[in-house]
Order: sequence, then structure tokens, then C-alpha cells
Amino acid sequence: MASTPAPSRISRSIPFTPKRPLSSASSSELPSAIKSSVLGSTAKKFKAALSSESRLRNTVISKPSLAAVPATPARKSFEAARPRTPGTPNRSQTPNPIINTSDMDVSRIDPEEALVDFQTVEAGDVSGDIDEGVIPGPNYGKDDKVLVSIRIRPTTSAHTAWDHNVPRTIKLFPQHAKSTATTPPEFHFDEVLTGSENRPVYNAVARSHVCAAMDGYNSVIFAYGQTASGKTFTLSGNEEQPGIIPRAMKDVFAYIRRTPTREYLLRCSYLEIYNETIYDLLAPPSISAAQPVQIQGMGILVPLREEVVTSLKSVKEVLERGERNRRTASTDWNERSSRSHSVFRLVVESRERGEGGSATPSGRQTPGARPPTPGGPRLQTIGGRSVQTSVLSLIDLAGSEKATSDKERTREGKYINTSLLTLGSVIGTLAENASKNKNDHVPYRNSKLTRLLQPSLSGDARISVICTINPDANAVAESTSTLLFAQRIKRVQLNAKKKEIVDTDALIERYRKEIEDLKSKLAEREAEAPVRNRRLSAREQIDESKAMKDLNSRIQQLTKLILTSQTVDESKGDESRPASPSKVDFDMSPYQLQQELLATRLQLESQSNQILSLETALLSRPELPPDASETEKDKLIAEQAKTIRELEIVVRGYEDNLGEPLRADREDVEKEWVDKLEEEVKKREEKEAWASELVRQLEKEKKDQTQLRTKLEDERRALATFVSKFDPVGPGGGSALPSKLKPAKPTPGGASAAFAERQQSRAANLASTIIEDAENSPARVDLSSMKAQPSLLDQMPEEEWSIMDDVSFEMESVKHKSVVKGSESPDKSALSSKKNIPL
Ligand SMILES: Nc1ncnc2c1ncn2[C@@H]1O[C@H](COP(=O)(O)OP(=O)(O)OP(=O)(O)O)[C@@H](O)[C@H]1O
Repeated sequence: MASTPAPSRISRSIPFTPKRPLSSASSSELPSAIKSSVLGSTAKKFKAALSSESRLRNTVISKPSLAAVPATPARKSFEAARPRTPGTPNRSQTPNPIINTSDMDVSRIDPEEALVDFQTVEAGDVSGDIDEGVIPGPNYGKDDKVLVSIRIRPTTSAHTAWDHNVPRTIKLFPQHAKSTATTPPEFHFDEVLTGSENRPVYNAVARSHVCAAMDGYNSVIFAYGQTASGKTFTLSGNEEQPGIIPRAMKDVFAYIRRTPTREYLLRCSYLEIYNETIYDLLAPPSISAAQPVQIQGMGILVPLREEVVTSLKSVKEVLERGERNRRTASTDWNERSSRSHSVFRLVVESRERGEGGSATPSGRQTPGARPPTPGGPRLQTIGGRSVQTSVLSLIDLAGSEKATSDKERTREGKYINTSLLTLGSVIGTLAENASKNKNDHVPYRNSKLTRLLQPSLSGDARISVICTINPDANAVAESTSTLLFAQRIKRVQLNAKKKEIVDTDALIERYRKEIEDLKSKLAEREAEAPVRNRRLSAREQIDESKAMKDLNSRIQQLTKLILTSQTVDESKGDESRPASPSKVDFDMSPYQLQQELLATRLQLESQSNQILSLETALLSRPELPPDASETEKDKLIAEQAKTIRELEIVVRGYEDNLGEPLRADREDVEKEWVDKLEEEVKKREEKEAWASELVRQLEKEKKDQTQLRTKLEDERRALATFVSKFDPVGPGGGSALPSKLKPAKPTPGGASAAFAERQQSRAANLASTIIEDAENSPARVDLSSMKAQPSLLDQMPEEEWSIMDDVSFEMESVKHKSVVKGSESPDKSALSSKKNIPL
């Protein structure tokens, strides 16, 4: 393998390095012997046509010289071209020289031309930054758990708040804990990394997953953490310390070099989620802004540019272009903060190499130029050789952050925090479902980020998460929250499987199986729906029904695909016939087929719209007798046109008049309601006035009663004082009786009894009148309490009653006049004016 001579590198100046370098050179420059050897077969002839086309395109476009992999220190060179987030100072006025070019629009490139294998990988591609000697074993990431690592950024402050002396463990120093009463919790992860070296970080957290992607597993690596904690440094790095992305790309080519048995087709895409909109970073910014990327079904992105890459150099170009278009801004914490979530995706397709290690395709070929396929060329299964497809996603999340002093940053922060919170709750639910064997609703649809990650998070991919933290004491809260997120994601269960397309029949079988699985999933969901829906919020129910709809449409898609394939299969028989383009398409992976299908559907939709409008136009044409002469035809047309005009006038008039009755009706209804409303308001006001009058009366009566009581009390006291003067000379009391006092006549039962009787009858009268008045009164008086209260006279000691009754006296010496029999006391006259209190 190592002894195989490296091919010439002449063609490396153009983006699509053909597998065999000579095929990409101008055919006119080739000696005829070489020409016939390379382009001799039918297949080669067909490929030659395409090659010339791509050659033409590639030579016309002048490519810029490539800078290093974009990274933090190389920033300045990117500043000019990078679109600024609103509010960020313009750092340079230099226009971007290559902003609108995409030299890698590969929709017409023959995939066979863009294949990479161990022979075509440039030696320079894989030097340096990766430990080629240490190759992860085949079981990498196989335990179906997320690989979770922590990276602690170096700090400028003298003391770090976190203790990480025990390997793979991190805990807060007690003095930094909120409460000293409890010991801070200890967190355990797969790795706890420190320092500024990116190489060990790549080896520990990313390498296994990059290799898994090359081996056919979908893999996701993402960095999560507070703003300025080192996510971009970890993923992109800088020239001295290239991060995970550049190292991963080197590793990809290194992997290809050490795998002589397979050949590869690599496609890149780069996108960002900014304020809940997905932008294609590889499309010219104007197009990307006008046509944001949509997520359809399970993670299918349209329209998304995918560019074929055949060397590290071309990957760098793609990365650099995407980086330029990414939104960054200066924040209170980070001079160059990523304001969006960025996702770099590498689609890896591979198949076994042909007989004798030759990469020459020997299977079906598509006659004529290939139609443009969405997302670029696809690798085909050839001669029973299966195609593996996988996607490696490298994600730099925007930093979670607190409020900022800048308004625009605050707006972005809101979106950033929302999607990170959703990511947190999705992970939380997944972890909970995994640990408790539940099937709770996962809110993927609450943010673009989680929708994008849905296929991976729902178990389709191997995932590695690197959580970055700032160890300073003033960032303890954010770091703790990052660690808690990391702890939750550790519990998520994965079940990634290789994506391999064997051949047509196997594919149909696979579709059938998938349909069955989907149908049983759907049936399960439907059965659970009544119970589950009771627990779900309205929003979750909408999500749920959308998810069911997705399942349904996927079933329909697959069913249609099977039908198509069977139809195609029926026409098989004639071996001499070249395979039809649909046959070639049919050999694609489900992912590719989905994209193809979607594009075709869109095309179909627009075509059927066109058909409809044409049909309408046709129908609206006036009918002519088949034998009509030209003048007759013209006359008829003119007549019809006149009728149409008249009808239009009638319709317009009708439309204008249509408003009238409606307006009148509306006014009637409004008037009726206004009257009703006024009436109601009036009634209400009257009731309120009546109620307040009642309250007023009640208050007054209460006041009068209090006054009366006070007066009665005064009288009683005066009387008692007066009577007490006679105590010594009372009946049987001796000789000192005043001359004017005459002894009372004895009465039956005694004076006390007579007095008591009178008191009782007066009290009874008083009570019955009060009850009567109170019942007539709209104000309700608590009669029970009134009755329960003893009157002042009741409270008077019984011995005093006898004095009052038995002793008649003149009150000249006393200024009080109230006890004169037969005359009305002032109190009585005052009270008699009170309606509710008769005496
Ligand atoms: N491990 C590290 N070693 C040396 N420097 C680092 C390290 N981590 C981060 N830095 C430096 O800290 C600064 C902020 O880092 P970076 O831009 O990577 O943060 P971030 O988490 O991506 O922030 P944001 O979310 O705002 O984009 C950069 O100047 C970076 O070079």
C-alpha cells in the first residue's frame, strides 16, 4: 500500500481533482495513447464529456489563494468579508474579493471523478497535527452513551474555583460554594481536560467519532458552554493550535490513506442558526438571506449547498468561506463572540474498491450528461458493491450568557438562550426517558437547533459533547449550570447504526422494513394518544400531531419509492439497454433519495400549478365551431371579449355594492348593542346609587343608636345618683324623707313587679317595631345581635327599679326633666323622628 506510487499532482490546482489525475487535464493536451487508455471504454467516453465540462468550468473561474484554516489569531484577514452583526463596529472597509464565488458547484460533476482513495490523498494532507500512530479501535463510541468531556479554560486569576486533581472528576472548592453547610457535589465525566494544547483534546474527545463517521456511523461533536469559555478555540483553534475541525479534516484524509480497500466521496456543507433562522454559509450571502434553509421531515435541509471536496486544501477553502459569512460580534465578555450556532457537516460516502484494487468503475453508467441532483453527486453501488453513507457534524454552539449592555446583543442572547434552554430540556427528557424507560414527548420542535439535531439526539448518531468552562470564581454559577447540562447528557441513550446501501433489492427490503417499523410506531403512538394528549400542553399536542404527520409522510414516501423501484425492476430484462437515470437514482441511500424526492416533489408541485393555470386559461377561451372562418372567429372572439368586459363591470359593481347591505347590517347591529349597553349601564348606576343610599342610611342609624345609648346611659347614671340620695330614707329606711315626697300606694305584687311588667311590655314593643321596620327596610340589620344585647334598663339593678316606680319626686333640684310622667322627653322626641327606631 505504501509502495504505491503517488499520482501526479498537476490537477490539484482545480477544485475537483479527478481520481486519476490525467483525466482532469485537458484532453487536447494528452497524447493519444494515454487518451485511449484513460477514456477508452464506453463508460470513459461518457465520463470524458462530463470531465471536459467540469474542466471548462474550473479553468474559467480563478481561485483565490487559500489561507490557513480559519482560526482565532488569523481573524484579521477575515474581518473584511465577514458580515457584521448589527451594532458591531466595522473593523475594516476592504471588500471581500471572493464572497460570491463558489468554485465547487458540483451539481453536474460525475461522482466518479471526485472520488478520493488512498492513492489520491496528498501526502501533505495528513502530516503533523494528528497522532497517526494511535488509531482508535473499532469499538469507538460503541457503548451507546454520549462521550462527555469537560475542558477548563486557563485562567488569568490567581485561583481557580474548581478542583480537578482527581482524574475525570471536577468539584467546586468548598469556599466558593453558596452554602458552607453542605459539601459541593462531585461531577464525573469521560474526560476533564485543561491547558491550551488542542492536540490531546482532539485525541480524547473527537478522534473516535471522526473515525466512526468514516466507518459509516453518523457522528456529532459539539461544544457547549458559557460565552468566552473556549468553544470556538476548541473547535476551530488557531494557527498554532488548530482545533477539532481542522484536525478532523486531516484525520479524514489520513483515514482514507490507510484504507486501501475503499474509495470515498466527500461533500461539505456549512450552516448557521442565527435568531432562529438557518442560513447557508456556503451560499452567497444575498441568496442565503433571501432563501433561508428549511428543515423538512427528519433533519432534511433544503436548500442547502453541498460541495464536493477532494483534498484538505478544498476543505479549507470551504471552511474559510463559511467562516467569513458567520456572524460574530463583540460582547461584554468576548471580543469576538459567536452570535450563532454553526454546523459544519461532512457527508462521507464510501464503497469497496473494484477488483484488484482498481478504482475504475465497472458497473452501470448513466448515458449522457447527468441531470443536476440536489446536493451534488451521489456515489453509486457498483457491481454489487455497497455504499455506506454517514454524516459527521461539528457544531460550535453560541455561548449561553447573561444580560448584556448592548440591545442587539440582548435580542440575540434571547434567541441563543432559548435554543440552549430547549436543548437542555430535550436532553433532560431524553435522559429521563432512558433512565426510567419512558416515552415522554420530547420538545424537539421548540427550536431550530433541536430540530436540526433531532435525528442525532434520537439515537441515530454517535455523539461527543465537550463542555467548556471558565474556572474563575465569578463564573461559578454558569460553570455549574454547564456541568449539570453535561451530567444530564451523559444519561442519554444512543443506538447508532451503520448506514449501508447494499443493492436495489436490499434497499427495497430495507424500505419495507422501515415502513413496517414506522407503521408500528405510528400505531403505538395512536393508541397512546388519548392518554398522552391529556398530559400534553396545546403546543406539545401540535408537535405531537406534526410528528405523526411526519411519520405518515415518511411511510408514504417509502411506499412510493418501493413502487417506483418495482416499476423500474420490471423493465430489467434487456441487459443491452443502458440503465435508466431513474435506475441510477434508485441506487442512492435513503438520505439521498429523500433529498431527490423532495426536489422532485417541489418540481412536480410547480408543474401541476402551471398545468392548472394553463387549464384555466384554456377553459376561459371562447369556444369556436371547428369549421368557423377566420372572420367569424375574430367576430366571436370580439363578442366574447365584450361579454367578459361587461361581466367584469357587473362583478366590479356587485363587489362595490356588496359592501352596502353589509355596512347597513353592521350599523343596525352596532346601534342595537349600543342601546343595550347604555341601558345596562344606566341600570347598573341606579343600583349603585340605591346601594350607596342604603349604606348611608344604615350608617346614620348606627350613629343615632349610639347617641341614644349614650343618652340613656347618662340618664340612668343621673337617676341612679339621684335615687342614691334617698337610699337611707327609702321604704323602711327611717325618718329623713324630704317633705314633698309622698309614700307610694302599695300595688299587688309590689312596685318591683309592676315596674318589671312595664319594662317587659316596652321592650317587647320596641323589639317588634324594630323587626317590622328592619324587615321593611332594604338595609339588613342583625336583629339577633340586637335582641341579644341587654338594654340599659335591663342592666339596671333590680332594687333601683322599685325606687323609680315607687317614689314620685319633683326634679326641681335636679336639672334633669326626663322622668316627668305623660310628657315627652327630648330624647323621645329625637328618637321618634327615626324611622327604624320607634319608642
Ligand atoms: N484553552 C484555551 N487556551 C487558551 N486560550 C483560550 C482557551 N480557551 C479559550 N481561549 C481564549 O479565550 C477567548 C474566548 O474563547 P472563544 O472565542 O473560544 O470562546 P467561546 O466560548 O467560543 O465564546 P462565544 O460563545 O462568545 O463565541 C479567545 O481569545 C480564546 O483564544
